[in-house]
Amino acid sequence: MECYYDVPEGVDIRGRYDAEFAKILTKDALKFVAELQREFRNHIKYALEKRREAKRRYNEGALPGFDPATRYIREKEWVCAPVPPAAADRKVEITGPVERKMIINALNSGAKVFMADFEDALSPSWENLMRGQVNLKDAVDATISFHDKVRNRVYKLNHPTAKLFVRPRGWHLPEAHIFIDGEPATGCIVDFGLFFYHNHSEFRRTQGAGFGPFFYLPKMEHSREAKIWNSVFEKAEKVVGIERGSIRATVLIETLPAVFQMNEILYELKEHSVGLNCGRWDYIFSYVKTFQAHPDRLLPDRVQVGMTQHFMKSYSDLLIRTCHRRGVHAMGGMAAQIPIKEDPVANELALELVRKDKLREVKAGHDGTWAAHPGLIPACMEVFNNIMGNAPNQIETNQREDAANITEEDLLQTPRGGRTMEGLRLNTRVGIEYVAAWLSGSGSVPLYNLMEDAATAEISRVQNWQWLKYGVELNGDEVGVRVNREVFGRVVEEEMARIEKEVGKEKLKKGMYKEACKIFTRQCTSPTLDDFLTLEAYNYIVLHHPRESSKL
Ligand SMILES: CC(=O)SCCNC(=O)CCNC(=O)[C@H](O)C(C)(C)COP(=O)(O)OP(=O)(O)OC[C@H]1O[C@@H](n2cnc3c(N)ncnc32)[C@H](O)[C@@H]1OP(=O)(O)O
Ligand SMILES: O=CC(=O)O
Ligand SMILES: [Mg+2]
Repeated sequence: MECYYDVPEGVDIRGRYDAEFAKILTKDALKFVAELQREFRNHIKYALEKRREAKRRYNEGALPGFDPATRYIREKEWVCAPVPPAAADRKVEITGPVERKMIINALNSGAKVFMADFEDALSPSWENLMRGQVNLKDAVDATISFHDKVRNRVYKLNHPTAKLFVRPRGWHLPEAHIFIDGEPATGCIVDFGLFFYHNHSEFRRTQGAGFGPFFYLPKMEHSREAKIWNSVFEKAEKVVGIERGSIRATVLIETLPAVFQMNEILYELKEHSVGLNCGRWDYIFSYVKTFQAHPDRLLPDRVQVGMTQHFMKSYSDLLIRTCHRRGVHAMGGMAAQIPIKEDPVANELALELVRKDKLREVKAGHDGTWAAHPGLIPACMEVFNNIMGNAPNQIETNQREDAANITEEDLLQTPRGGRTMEGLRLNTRVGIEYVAAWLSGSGSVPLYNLMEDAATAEISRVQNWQWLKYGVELNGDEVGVRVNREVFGRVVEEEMARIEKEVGKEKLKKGMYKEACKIFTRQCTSPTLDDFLTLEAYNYIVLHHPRESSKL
């Protein structure tokens, strides 16, 4: 029997019917999402057009910088609404996709917060998104369980659990399985709307002590985008009849233009803010993207662009200064190392790198940090506890007034280091392997003992594009080869052969490697830089039901 979702006027669901999904895609919830979409779609389109306009300016040679028109916001003394007690202590936050077992593991991990991810760590297929919503609802209701039949192991929530924050997708991604008034819905409006609608009441009662739900907001480029989120929150609060300022969000500062807008972003979200976070990986991606037409600002190998580079240190210091001056959390970011099970020596080295990164963060004044894996929580927690003791955060105690005068030049300084053939090879291999995983449904994967997700894959892609575009010389390893299409073509071939050797012929044939190679190679060699890797890749995972042309 064919079953259909019961939809309100103007809403068309093109994703597969599933009785579990129907509990999320209720008529009332869809009406709520459609109302948000209708009220904000033009604001969103305008904000995206402004992004394109800014890109044109940077491509003509302009540099991003502080906006003279909003100097008064930066100079005036004001603070955000007080931090809700339920979110005061965020020393270590675990992140991960909204996958059922991982949600339970993350909530039980001992971290203070779990950032449940519809974004960098998730491949946004209909199945992943809708199952993710089902899983999160069960998590908020505390009824979530998972039976691993192979290992005959049942997963349930312990007590206490980490506090839940949810990260919807960025503004640019459509949701092609839900059409509203004949247009694909905005991905993040769907993610936010469905989660908020079903969980606000239970979350506020059991987790938020009257506040919440809590969110992370990704990839913004300007405070006008934060203003839209603030209006979305106000509207949502009004529709369901909860107090203004209940919803709280941490904005990731992970684009280069946004670092000049940190005060302005907090100002727009003043009543709804609970801080900013250093999204270091997308930030590096954004540096390349913003300077795509500036051959004097080429990056060295990806592995060399760490947090101790002057521009990255300046960004983290200014973020801490800005947040603490405005009374909210300054969250650190993600170290890419993950536990290495089969090699204790390498594992200890990886752990040591994570500890070093966290020590730098807590000493600089960050109030908390991110961990990619439960196995890293004890080490991260120990580092933060050693410096902060019992204090929930450093908002009052580490104001970083010394960082107040960080300049545009500090924030834009080109990172130093060499460019190597090995860098080009690694970008290519990791980029293709990641896209293959993403197309098969996994948005975060372990590759060569590091966490790879959409943000790290973007660095690989745009770095290759930049090196090809400007024909850079790879002289960091004294090979002295100039990157051109021929060299890159050879590298792709050789790296595909290496992938085949590593994963085996069978997996290579069955997996999405060929498609991944096509997408990644096209984007690296395109005359103009694509804004996002996942926008093109998304066309491959859209599955309309009944099946028909799904190309957006
Ligand atoms: C740039 C950014 O945006 S960073 C934020 C986005 N990225 C992320 O969130 C990445 C999150 N991390 C992950 O997805 C994973 O840790 C990976 C893919 C990096 C590594 O995964 P794996 O190699 O499969 O992990 P591994 O096999 O060691 O897992 C061991 C156990 O830990 C669990 N686990 C691993 N990572 C996580 C996590 N982040 N959250 C919850 N549980 C986790 C696994 O489910 C597994 O559980 P089990 O023993 O009960 O079966
Ligand atoms: O989202 C986090 C990042 O580093 O990118
Ligand atoms: Mg990111």
